Amino acid sequence: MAVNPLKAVQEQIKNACELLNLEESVYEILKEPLRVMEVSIPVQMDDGTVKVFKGYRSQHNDALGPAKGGIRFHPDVTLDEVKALSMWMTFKCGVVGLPYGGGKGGVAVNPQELSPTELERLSRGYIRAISSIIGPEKDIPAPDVGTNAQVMAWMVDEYNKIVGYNSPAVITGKPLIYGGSKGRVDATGYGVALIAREAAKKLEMDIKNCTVAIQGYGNVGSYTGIHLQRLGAKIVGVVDIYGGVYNERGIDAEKLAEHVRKTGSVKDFEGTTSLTNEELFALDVDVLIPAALENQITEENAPNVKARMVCEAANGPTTPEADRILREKGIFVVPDILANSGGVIVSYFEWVQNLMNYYWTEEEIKERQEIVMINAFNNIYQLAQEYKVDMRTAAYMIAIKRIYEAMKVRGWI
Ligand SMILES: NC(=O)C1=CN([C@@H]2O[C@H](COP(=O)(O)OP(=O)(O)OC[C@H]3O[C@@H](n4cnc5c(N)ncnc54)[C@H](OP(=O)(O)O)[C@@H]3O)[C@@H](O)[C@H]2O)C=CC1
Ligand SMILES: O=C(O)CCC(=O)C(=O)O
Repeated sequence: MAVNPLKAVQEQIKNACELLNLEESVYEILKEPLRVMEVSIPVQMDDGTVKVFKGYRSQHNDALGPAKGGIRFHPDVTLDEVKALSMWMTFKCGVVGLPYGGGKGGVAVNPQELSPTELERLSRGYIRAISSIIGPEKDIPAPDVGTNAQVMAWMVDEYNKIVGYNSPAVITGKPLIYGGSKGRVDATGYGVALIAREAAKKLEMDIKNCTVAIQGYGNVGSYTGIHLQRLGAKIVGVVDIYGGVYNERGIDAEKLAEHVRKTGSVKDFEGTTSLTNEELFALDVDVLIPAALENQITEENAPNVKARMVCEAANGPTTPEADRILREKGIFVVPDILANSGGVIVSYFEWVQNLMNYYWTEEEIKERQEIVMINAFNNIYQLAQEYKVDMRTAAYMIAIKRIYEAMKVRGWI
């Protein structure tokens, strides 16, 4: 049965609040977003008819700074999902030490069914609908599943028309020519690869000798594969919604990304045999990377996982029950709020560059991203050892402590 992601994140917050011995009011504040907006977006379709799409923006908590988080275009988007995703953003920004709170947005739509002009009208309509609650000092959206740099460019352009001036820092993940940052497009996958490398060291493995399976080969999955391959790891299995591919001798991650660009799926990539989702999770690999959606590792398939490490590139890919099963099996789980934080870290760099109107090189971005992520990994690992808890609990403890201290000095509690 599908787990409501909102319930899953509430359980994670409660657990960390109890371990930190925080007063009940902290959980009461953190268990729901401070603000949510639900909008209806009428869009003129190419055939002249009008369709109305449901959209949301959730701002979970802004104690540490303006809300920050992506916009998802996917048919299964719901208010509870967007709320949960905004909550994970708060803890992600908190655990890596960014001066942001958490936000997230979404529209219930399958973008693949829209023409480019319909997609543009929907993107602009969504921004018009939520324009009063976003802004460089309020809430800064970015890409997530089903959106990309082009969609961000339309959205910024629409926002600029509304406010009447150029405001690139309102949204990150933009194309380079329009105020984007070097290194943002592959930032999330690059970060997942760095964290998998660090975690491998703790398990006394060398990433160079590791085999890897990846679920999802969109932005995050593909760049994770490409960067892990550059670190010397061997990608042996990959699946997306249309099918999967396997080769025990290794799959070229760059060529596979090219194949996906051309055909829309990993399916039928040369030199591979086919693989199902369930087979992927049960592969005898060193590293398993869920890089698709929530609720993918469940109590049904967790008992079959043979990987030594699960590095969560997607948000919320492991249900709480599956998490317990993986723990009992001694599998090292690197939580989403650390593993996929590279995206928001480089988004933060993009925002800083937009505000000062001065741009860094790709080397500077990658170097700074690595410092932030390795530092966060080490802090979490150390706390996990100290409290004898898993990495997820330690990550929440660090994030919640920071947010708690900010709420305290601001007089909220
Ligand atoms: N983009 C970013 O910077 C960040 C993204 N994330 C998270 O990473 C995850 C992936 O996002 P992103 O790569 O941007 O999204 P994309 O839309 O680029 O890619 C999603 C991928 O997942 C696949 N997929 C979707 N559902 C399933 C399924 N049930 N089984 C197998 N594969 C599936 C899709 O297949 P297909 O293409 O065939 O539909 C696609 O390959 C999400 O959880 C997102 O929230 C986290 C941090 C930052
Ligand atoms: O880049 C960002 O601001 C947010 C990315 C995002 O949505 C996420 O980390 O889940």
